[in-house]
Amino acid sequence: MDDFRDPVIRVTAMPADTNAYGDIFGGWLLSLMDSGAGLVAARYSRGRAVTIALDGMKFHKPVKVGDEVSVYGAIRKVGRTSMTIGIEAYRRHRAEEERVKVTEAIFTFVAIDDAGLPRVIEQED
Ligand SMILES: CC(=O)SCCNC(=O)CCNC(=O)[C@H](O)C(C)(C)COP(=O)(O)OP(=O)(O)OC[C@H]1O[C@@H](n2cnc3c(N)ncnc32)[C@H](O)[C@@H]1OP(=O)(O)O
Repeated sequence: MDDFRDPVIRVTAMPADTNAYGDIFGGWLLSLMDSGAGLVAARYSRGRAVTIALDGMKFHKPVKVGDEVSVYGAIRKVGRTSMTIGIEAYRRHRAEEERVKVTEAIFTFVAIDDAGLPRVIEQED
């Protein structure tokens, strides 16, 4: 968790984000995770990057309205044009300290140029 020190996204889960049962909608969380991975990918590749694949998505626990939701992400692997990014989301009751992992997934992003074609990522040392 060392590389998950700071969240890439932190928001409050709101009533508009709920499913038919009153808990937070999985698609909302997935969208947050994709956005978080997109921030990590754009920063690492220093430019445009898009989602090409999503693996190992798991919803561990429900999120409730009013919870603080924090998305953490870190580069796991870098290829010629692609980046593999580990993403985890945590909930925290807004008035308590305990954090609980609610989702995890591995996103693959491809760095693209202005024409939308894969571009080579300059590797960091
Ligand atoms: C449809 C949507 O709106 S989804 C949301 C946003 N995402 C998008 O719009 C992306 C839509 N997809 C695309 O535009 C194209 O697929 C592109 C530009 C991202 C990639 O073009 P492709 O011709 O498919 O790429 P190509 O086959 O050269 O592969 C590019 C890299 O992705 C990797 N890759 C391809 N498919 C996968 C996969 N299923 N899982 C993991 N990595 C993959 C390749 O290994 C390659 O990595 P490397 O260069 O590091 O070795």
